[in-house]
Amino acid sequence: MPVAPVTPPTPPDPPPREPTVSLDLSTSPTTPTSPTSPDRPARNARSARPAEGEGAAVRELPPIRPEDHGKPVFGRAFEYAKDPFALFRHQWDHYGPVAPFSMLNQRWVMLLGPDACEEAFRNKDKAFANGPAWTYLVGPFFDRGLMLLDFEEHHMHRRIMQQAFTRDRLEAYAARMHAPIEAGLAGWADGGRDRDFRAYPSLKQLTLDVAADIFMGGAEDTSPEEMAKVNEAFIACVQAAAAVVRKDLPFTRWGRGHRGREVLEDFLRHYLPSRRAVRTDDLFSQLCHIESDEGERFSDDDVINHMIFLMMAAHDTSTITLSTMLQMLGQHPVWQERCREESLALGPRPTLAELEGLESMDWVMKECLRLRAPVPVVLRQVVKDTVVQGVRIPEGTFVVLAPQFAQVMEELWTNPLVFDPERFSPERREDKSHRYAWNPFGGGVHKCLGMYFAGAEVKAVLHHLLRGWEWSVDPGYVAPMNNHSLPFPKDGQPIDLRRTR
Ligand code: HEM
Repeated sequence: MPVAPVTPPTPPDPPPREPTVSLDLSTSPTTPTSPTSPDRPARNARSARPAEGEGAAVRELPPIRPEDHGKPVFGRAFEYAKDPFALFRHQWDHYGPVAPFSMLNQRWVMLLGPDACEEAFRNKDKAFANGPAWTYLVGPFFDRGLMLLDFEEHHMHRRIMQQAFTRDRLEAYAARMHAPIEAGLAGWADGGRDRDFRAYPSLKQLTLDVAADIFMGGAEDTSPEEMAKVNEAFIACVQAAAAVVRKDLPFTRWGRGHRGREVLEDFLRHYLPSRRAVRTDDLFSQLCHIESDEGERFSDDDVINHMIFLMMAAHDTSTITLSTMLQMLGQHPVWQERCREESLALGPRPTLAELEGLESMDWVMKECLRLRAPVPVVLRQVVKDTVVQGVRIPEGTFVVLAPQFAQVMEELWTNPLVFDPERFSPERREDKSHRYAWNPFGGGVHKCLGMYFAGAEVKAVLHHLLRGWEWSVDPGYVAPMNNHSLPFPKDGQPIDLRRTR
């Protein structure tokens, strides 16, 4: 695999490039059969930066330019929320791959481009920690979830948890998904056609129903009203991440997050004895029974903490992936038909291997994850002085890695803002231009453990939809995104949905 550093602009202060990148996903003239351009511009020009060990001088972080301080207290937070792509581009153009900025009264560093992200994800000198950084953002509501653990402790918990995501386990989860998906989709456009169907909230409900079954194994002692309260509690924990007032006070998001966490803990603790007693196919029961090759197992508290984190990690990410795919397939009917033909060639309840064999759907999913990464940035804190791309980052610095930016860099992709799933075909494999050109699931020791689970769920939902429905989206539609935490379409993403069976 060719892995070449991408040439960053020479900091400080080259003139900004115009126009600034902003993701307009409506501009998509390609068709699935568009040939690979023979005269595609050369990418991956070698960096002028001397490689490590070749006597490269270590530089200090550049100062933040006076015009880049943003709003008092909030710093650049609003700019990120308004248009993350524009902020990434601005930072890259003005500072290069290691770009300082201020946010929420803190000085942060943004790592941009595949080489800087690679260094931090690989974390060779163990200078980057997850726990303090993610806790700073999402608060104590996902405390001791796998992503918030570090180093030896993380390694031990991951060793155990990966036993819940083996191939056998994934096959069992995939087989179990079809029934809740069919039940959840049953009411979609039940009058035959819904011209203003809001895809995003409907998908969110659907993925929650699937999770209640696959993750929880059902909730046999909980009434629908109580279940609604559990859902509210879960949402309160997720939304607390975007809180401005970070104190446990009544009527604040933060306060609701604390109350939500208590409800979730009580709910899960109630079911713990029954899930410990019998080993079943759901994730909850699996976490109660699995052990690592060394015989390590999760305590009761571990199971509760991991369940709360896993529900959060799985839910919004899969929902936004699906909603982007519905938008793109609605705007590109040729691709929708191509995916449908492949799905119709399979039975109604395909196995994991059959779902993975849906080639067009696989490329579409990858392309949607590229254009709209459900986790556009990941956070770290530097726990000892380190050097990235020749720039020293002092201990204590909060760092934002922006994999989303590499996924739309002109240096790595042909027409990066155009929907073109065939870029993932074996003949083109543009994602191989750099090991960190495409990494919506992160990298290094914290790489997403639910990656294949997510692939199975997303493809299973799409498979059922393609076999029983058709939909279209105005080709000029641009989703108005809310970027305060994970991105989602503020308008619920309207589609014109028709039943075909
Ligand atoms: C399209 C869907 C998904 C995307 C884009 C996604 C993305 C990510 C990313 C970027 C990370 C790394 C965070 C970091 O480095 O700090 C991560 C971690 C993680 N994800 Fe996912 N995720 C998805 C679905 C899921 C699902 C369905 C599950 C569980 C069933 C899951 C479980 C996890 C876990 C446990 C971690 C922490 C891994 C560790 O720290 O060792 N994810 N995910």
